[in-house]
Amino acid sequence: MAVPAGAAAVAVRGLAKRYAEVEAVRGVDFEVAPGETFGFLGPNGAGKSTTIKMLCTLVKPSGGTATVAGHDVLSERNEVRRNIGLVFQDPTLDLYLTAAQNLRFHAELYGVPRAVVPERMAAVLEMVNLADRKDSKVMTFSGGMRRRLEIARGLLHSPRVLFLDEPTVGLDPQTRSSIWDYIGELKQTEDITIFMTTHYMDEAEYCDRIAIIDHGRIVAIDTPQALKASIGEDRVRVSTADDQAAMAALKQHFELEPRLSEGQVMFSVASGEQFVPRLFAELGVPIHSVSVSRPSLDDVFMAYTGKTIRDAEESAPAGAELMRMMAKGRR
Ligand SMILES: Nc1ncnc2c1ncn2[C@@H]1O[C@H](COP(=O)(O)OP(=O)(O)OP(=O)(O)O)[C@@H](O)[C@H]1O
Repeated sequence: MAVPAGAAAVAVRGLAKRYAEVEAVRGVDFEVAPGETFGFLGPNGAGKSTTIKMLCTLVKPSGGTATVAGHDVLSERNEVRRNIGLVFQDPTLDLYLTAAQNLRFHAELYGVPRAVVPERMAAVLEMVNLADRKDSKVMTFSGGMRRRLEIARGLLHSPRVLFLDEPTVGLDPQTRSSIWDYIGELKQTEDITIFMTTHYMDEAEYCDRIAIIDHGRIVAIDTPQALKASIGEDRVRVSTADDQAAMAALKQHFELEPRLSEGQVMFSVASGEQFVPRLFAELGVPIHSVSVSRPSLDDVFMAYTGKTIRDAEESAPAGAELMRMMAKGRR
């Protein structure tokens, strides 16, 4: 989406971050328009949290520039901080305080004028459906309630841009979908830009635009619909009695490019349904099951990175994961 210069809610040029020998973010460029919900989609360790932390002024970039709500993340840190709300993966609520006390504390920190605090608190608690629990200690809340309270707190000071780092990670599917309902309602009631990270494909579908990030680089950026349309062909997944023989036959006989993923043979082909009868007749290997699907965001990820997001996460080196966890613990 083309955004006039200076009008973007977030504008990033060549942004990079190196931690000793790890190049976490390798020069990314993108803009987010005011009012847009923009998502960073990528496996663990791709550089999503590092990017969000640079935009929130919590980590200093090693290269490039970024502005948030028109302010530079390096030279105007305080202005950036005043204009953003944060909801991170790791909870930062005080469990020994009530919901209302947590919010009041946040309002003080952000200098929300005292006169508007009660009204604003009531509005955000209402929005996340916690008004009747405002005087309960947070330690009595479920995981989903805590996350909703974090979202309420992130919104309390009316930020222009709300950053959500994996807002639903670790939550059950029902709570995940209700968090998305809240985010949807929020877009109706508040004039706000949302920048979020996720490694859930289904959540990326809620975004107006997504950037697919892999090994610190943006490999594709567009609307979910356009990304799916860009790869065109249908996806076929086959379980066979002998996957290696099936792979060889698909390559030699059908001139396709199959790969093994999640215990199945996968390949792309135009008009998948019409291809299936030919597959049964000519593969020469017993087939247990076949499924044909239109491209999903999973397939988009596969097309741009050569692997599924789950495979990418499974192959993440244990050392890097440990460092990431330690880094998060220090936050
Ligand atoms: N403080 C740090 N010190 C050293 N390396 C780090 C630090 N923070 C992140 N990294 C490394 O940078 C890379 C990107 O990590 P980052 O947390 O940004 O990924 P991510 O895409 O957000 O993953 P996740 O979904 O798990 O949060 C990883 O290899 C990670 O180990």
